[in-house]
Amino acid sequence: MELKEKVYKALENVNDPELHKSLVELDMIEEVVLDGSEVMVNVSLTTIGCPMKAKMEEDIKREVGKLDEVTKVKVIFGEMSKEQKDKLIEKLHGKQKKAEPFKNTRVIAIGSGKGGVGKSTVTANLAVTLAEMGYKVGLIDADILGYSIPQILGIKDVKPMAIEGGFILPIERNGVKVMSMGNLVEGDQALIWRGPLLGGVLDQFMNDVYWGDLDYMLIDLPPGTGDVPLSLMQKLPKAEILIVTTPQITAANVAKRLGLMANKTNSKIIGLIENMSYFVCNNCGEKHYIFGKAEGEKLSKELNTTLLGEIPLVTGIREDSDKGVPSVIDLESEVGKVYKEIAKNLIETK
Ligand SMILES: Nc1ncnc2c1ncn2[C@@H]1O[C@H](COP(=O)(O)OP(=O)(O)OP(=O)(O)O)[C@@H](O)[C@H]1O
Repeated sequence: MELKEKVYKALENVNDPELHKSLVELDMIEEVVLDGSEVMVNVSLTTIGCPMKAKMEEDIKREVGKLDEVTKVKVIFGEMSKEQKDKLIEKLHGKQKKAEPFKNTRVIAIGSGKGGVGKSTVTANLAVTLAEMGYKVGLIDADILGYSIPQILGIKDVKPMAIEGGFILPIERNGVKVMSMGNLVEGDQALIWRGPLLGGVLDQFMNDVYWGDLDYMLIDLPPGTGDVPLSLMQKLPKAEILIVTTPQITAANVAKRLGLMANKTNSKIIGLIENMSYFVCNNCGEKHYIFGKAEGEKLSKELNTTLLGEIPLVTGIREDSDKGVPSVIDLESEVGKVYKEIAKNLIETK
């Protein structure tokens, strides 16, 4: 094999750190120039300001440097032309993507009968749990006006990478690919958009974001069962509904409203998670069912669905969210074990 060919072979081992595909596959190697045993690799980036340049350079030098014939590796960066970017976008997006987003992905829309039950906290932690269990997971914060996912996952100040005229790369955190309106607006701007615009944002999140292949896409729906969550659900024809509730919410109330929403959108309610189910006393270690016991069980029967688990009321969960650290980083912790059980039950609902 000629040296140039060997260099290309070595470059197949270097991935774009954000697109997770090799630079060769992505046609990002503009050229390889040999000068005796010295190699110069010219890489075309999607944007010249790419923050991952240093990592790419290091990886290229390491992989090409492994070749016996090579004594020196030089890396230079340029920017892709508009045509090259278009080609890349098509390669990544695939032509079918727009017609059917999330073709091989289980889409789970997480809703609640009313606000403040911990839906976003549960969604974020469940996503991280699934990722830790080895699944490829995406998370769309469809609570566009009241986003809280960026805070819970500690990515409030992170902006997703946008490729000019093309698509957006989701933010990755704890193995989960995330898109939230909170990462697109400046600071804590209040949003006053109405229906059609909100729908447009969700369309973009689904169609213009490069999600790659995912096993699970969790969608954090806006609270309640009003028009906004309803119209979002209508855009996700293959989504299954997962309900987060707390014991004090009257079963009849939630059942009626969520049942109606599922009917209107022809979606299946795959399960229910009861949050803040009980409080474990620091002194006696006993479980106290402050808001009533077995309410989740009752509600799941009424909705003809499965109770996937009960999450305790733990001060640490709130503190973790305030700090922006998912509580399930350690799946062997008390909270981690509860989520792992819920994730296993969820997987089995298929
Ligand atoms: N199991 C729990 N133990 C203790 N605190 C919790 C628990 N679950 C959620 N919380 C806290 O409850 C508050 C509300 O949670 P969260 O924002 O996730 O609710 P939500 O249902 O998504 O709210 P909204 O629907 O209004 O967006 C947060 O402060 C969160 O940290």
